[in-house]
Amino acid sequence: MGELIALEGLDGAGKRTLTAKLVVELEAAGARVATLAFPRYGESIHADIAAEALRGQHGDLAASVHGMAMLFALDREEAKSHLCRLCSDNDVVILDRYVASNAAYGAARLRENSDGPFVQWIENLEFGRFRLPLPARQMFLGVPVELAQRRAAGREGSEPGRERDIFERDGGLQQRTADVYSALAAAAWVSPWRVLSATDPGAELAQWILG
Ligand SMILES: Cc1cn([C@H]2C[C@H](O)[C@@H](COP(=O)(O)OP(=O)(O)O)O2)c(=O)[nH]c1=O
Repeated sequence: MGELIALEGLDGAGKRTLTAKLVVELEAAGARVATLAFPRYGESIHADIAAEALRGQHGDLAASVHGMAMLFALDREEAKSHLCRLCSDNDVVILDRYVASNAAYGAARLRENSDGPFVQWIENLEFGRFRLPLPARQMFLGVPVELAQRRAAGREGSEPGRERDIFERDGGLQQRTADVYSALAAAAWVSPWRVLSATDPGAELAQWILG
């Protein structure tokens, strides 16, 4: 049975690039690898509504921290059987964002800490009520907030139809989200974490994942 490995980080941190690098390293080490990114835009009505809300549609929906988190959580709940199938067909499943994204962004929006009521609510909702599989390990790709923000802004110009959403435009929110992620990692929230920088050697990371 394969293990779920969650890769977390700010918008523009470089999660997609690192995921691609890890797939190469893990396959070179002989592992069968699958990847899945959340939100599942174009595949989940909940993810699509969340994206529309982040770009100003659906009235005041985006202002509701719990409402937005519920949409992201329902996207994962819908993906549960697909996730379980990926786990049974592979040795490793790398997730580009998972439950900790909801915990970190929501707590940051509410100006709560990693041990506050919002993070507890997410844990109870997603791992308790929805019975989502626990990640075996979690990674936080911790790049400087200004760098991640510059990258996210650059994408807006280079990828057609890709405007920054309200989370990405809010530098204060990105900084607080990074702080919550660091605290979740330090507390080994749900499972062991590793804090990464973009320059970490992929091969060593692949060994940690397989270890
Ligand atoms: C998956 C997920 C994302 N988010 C946030 C992080 C991002 O700021 C935003 C959109 O996700 P993101 O992965 O950044 O998608 P995009 O390709 O549009 O940049 O939603 C949550 O708050 N909770 C979640 O569970």
